[in-house]
Amino acid sequence: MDSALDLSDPSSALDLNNIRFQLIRLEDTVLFHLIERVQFPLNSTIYKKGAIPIPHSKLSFSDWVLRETEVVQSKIRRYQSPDEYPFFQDAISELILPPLKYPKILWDNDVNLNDELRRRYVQEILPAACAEPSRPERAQEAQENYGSSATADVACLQSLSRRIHFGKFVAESKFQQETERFVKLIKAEDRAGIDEAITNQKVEEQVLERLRKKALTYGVDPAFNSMDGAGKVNVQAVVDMYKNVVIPLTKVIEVEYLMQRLKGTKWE
Ligand SMILES: O=C(O)C(=O)C[C@]1(C(=O)O)C=C[C@@H](O)C=C1
Repeated sequence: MDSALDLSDPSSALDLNNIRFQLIRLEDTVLFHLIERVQFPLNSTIYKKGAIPIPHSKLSFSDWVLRETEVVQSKIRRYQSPDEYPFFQDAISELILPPLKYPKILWDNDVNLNDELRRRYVQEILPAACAEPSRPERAQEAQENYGSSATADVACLQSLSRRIHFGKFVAESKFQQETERFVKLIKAEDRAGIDEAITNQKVEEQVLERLRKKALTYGVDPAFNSMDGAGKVNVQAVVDMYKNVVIPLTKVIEVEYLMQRLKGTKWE
């Protein structure tokens, strides 16, 4: 899959400025996918196991669409890329293209927070983003939009997953910048200390502020020059999604990646 971050060049891939630039670009991707999703009602039926019968599967309709997408995409090398992580490990199928060789940038690790991301997307992010008191029609189920909703979910979840797992590159970059400090914290299994060391409050505030502006701007069609009325997306829900889920999960990924960083090194 394409990536603006050059994953074939370790020094560029671990430059914190480049990584943050990529995180900023991903905000646009996440936001546009969410705008696509919220044109449809919440359609909570598609997240309930067994609510829509699927031959040979016990998954909810939305999960089934995601898993089938991963079956196809795994065959065309999506999960070979070090910034892509599957939601369904058992969907990974044999490649039909020759394997790609990425240089080793990240330390070996098994950190994958997609289960938690998917749960929170369904339970927190979507209900808040779809709630629009000024548009009561969005509260109604629309079974004719089940397929479109689940397809949009795949795009939302994959972009969110990519965003949070970028935390591994951030963590590796920070580890290389301050190796001694991190080795001490990791050896002491001081997760709170690691969390503090990777936190940059000012950057987090900038992320939320920028996101609010983007949600306000991208949610209004430039053909209409008024900001009156409801935009295409619930601005506060977008900011809350980053504040409560995206940034915290990125940080958990950074911490858990670092907890595995000394395996097989001289510091172990
Ligand atoms: O930019 C960083 O340094 C990150 O670690 C990423 C991030 C984020 O998720 O946006 C997370 C933790 C930091 O406190 C600031 C920002």
